[in-house]
Amino acid sequence: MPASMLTLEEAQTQLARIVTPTGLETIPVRDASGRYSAADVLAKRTQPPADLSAMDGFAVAGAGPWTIVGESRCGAPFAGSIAEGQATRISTGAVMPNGAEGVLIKENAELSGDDLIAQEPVAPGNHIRRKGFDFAQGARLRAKGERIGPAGLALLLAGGICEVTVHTRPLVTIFECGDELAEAEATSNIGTIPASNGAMLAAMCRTEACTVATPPPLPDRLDAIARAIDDARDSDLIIVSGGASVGDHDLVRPALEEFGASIDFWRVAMKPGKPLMAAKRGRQLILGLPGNPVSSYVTGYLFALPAIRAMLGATAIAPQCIHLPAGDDLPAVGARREFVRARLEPSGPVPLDQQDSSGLAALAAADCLIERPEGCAGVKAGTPVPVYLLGNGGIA
Ligand SMILES: Nc1nc2c(c(=O)[nH]1)N[C@H]1C(S)=C(S)[C@@H](COP(=O)(O)OP(=O)(O)OC[C@H]3O[C@@H](n4cnc5c(N)ncnc54)[C@H](O)[C@@H]3O)O[C@H]1N2
Ligand code: MOO
Repeated sequence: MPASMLTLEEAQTQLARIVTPTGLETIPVRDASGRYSAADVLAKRTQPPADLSAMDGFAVAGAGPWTIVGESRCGAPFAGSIAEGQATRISTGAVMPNGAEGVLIKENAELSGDDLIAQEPVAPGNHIRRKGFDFAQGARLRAKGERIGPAGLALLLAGGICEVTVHTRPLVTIFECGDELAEAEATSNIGTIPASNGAMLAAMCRTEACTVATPPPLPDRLDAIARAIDDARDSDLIIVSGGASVGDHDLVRPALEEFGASIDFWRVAMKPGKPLMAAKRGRQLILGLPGNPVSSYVTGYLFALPAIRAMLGATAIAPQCIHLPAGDDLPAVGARREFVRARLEPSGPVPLDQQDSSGLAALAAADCLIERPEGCAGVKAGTPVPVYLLGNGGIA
């Protein structure tokens, strides 16, 4: 490997080191899905706040038979206590009356006026949700840097929390460079191709809480690229797809230098994605992604999305890696870490036939990436291998 090429881990560590989180804002919890809590959030109340019934039926004291003396409904608990031989009607989620020891479900009850008998004995504690089993007042509902998803925001609301402090949405500007790139419809000219990386990366970025701008494609001209990057000076993250390699028309590196950015790293021992570049200007991060569509996707997944998460204050920024038995034999790997596009079959992830870094059909058919360490030997089907699931930006 050339001395200037970083390992994946070195590049990811370096990225985490150079990202600057965005500022803070306090927002309604109901709007916080996809954000990461900027501080530990503690419950203001206990859930459930009292022992509650888990079923519709009768709250009973003693072994029965019982006399019904009232009702406990959701929002209208029974006032007072019940003594042995007494019962109340009760609904799912209603407060257990003082003195009640269990719940007789409606289906097992025989009722004659206010006299109640059970078809089956009611064990003490039967169908009771105990006070505080979910969480107690003061319990940590979200840790600093933990994602708030739909269930997380429901948990916070249940804990009596209405507002939460989070990092502001980063502004992400995505450029795509190349004289061959045309906007919109397929072109008839053999020298041009429809620009697709910008929209693809924008859709990927939008799986995180950020605001995305996608200006039209840029030509392979140093002044145009440098000016465009400069115009995006308010962006927290600039992503430039294409022009990252060593060709005579690969101008992103000189344009970044002209723009006054300091190149932090360039080239990572990974396949696809080798010409990946990271630079900083002030608090602004610039990622130069290789133009081959699969290379743009894989580096977007492994670097741009983690960068956005880091800006949002996330603790875990890398996509989640799980181990699954390989669904097929996998060949040995050369000097660069490989990210193999694969489909999840019942036997495990199976590599797609086409692994060219420009092959969009195979990329769009893939639902996971198999990670193959640099220099590793081939493995047989059934051997556990690291896998990244591509759904939801790779975050559970
Ligand atoms: N002599 C060398 N040549 C190349 C090397 C190398 O090390 N030495 N690296 C190769 C690798 S690996 C990659 S990856 C590519 C990346 O090159 P660039 O980042 O400079 O990308 P471009 O040359 O601009 O484009 C590559 C390819 O992708 C198409 N493309 C670009 N942008 C878009 C877009 N927005 N939408 C759709 N398709 C796009 C472009 O037309 C090219 O076909 O360099 C290798 N070369
Ligand atoms: O890194 Mo390139 O992405 O191998 O095609």
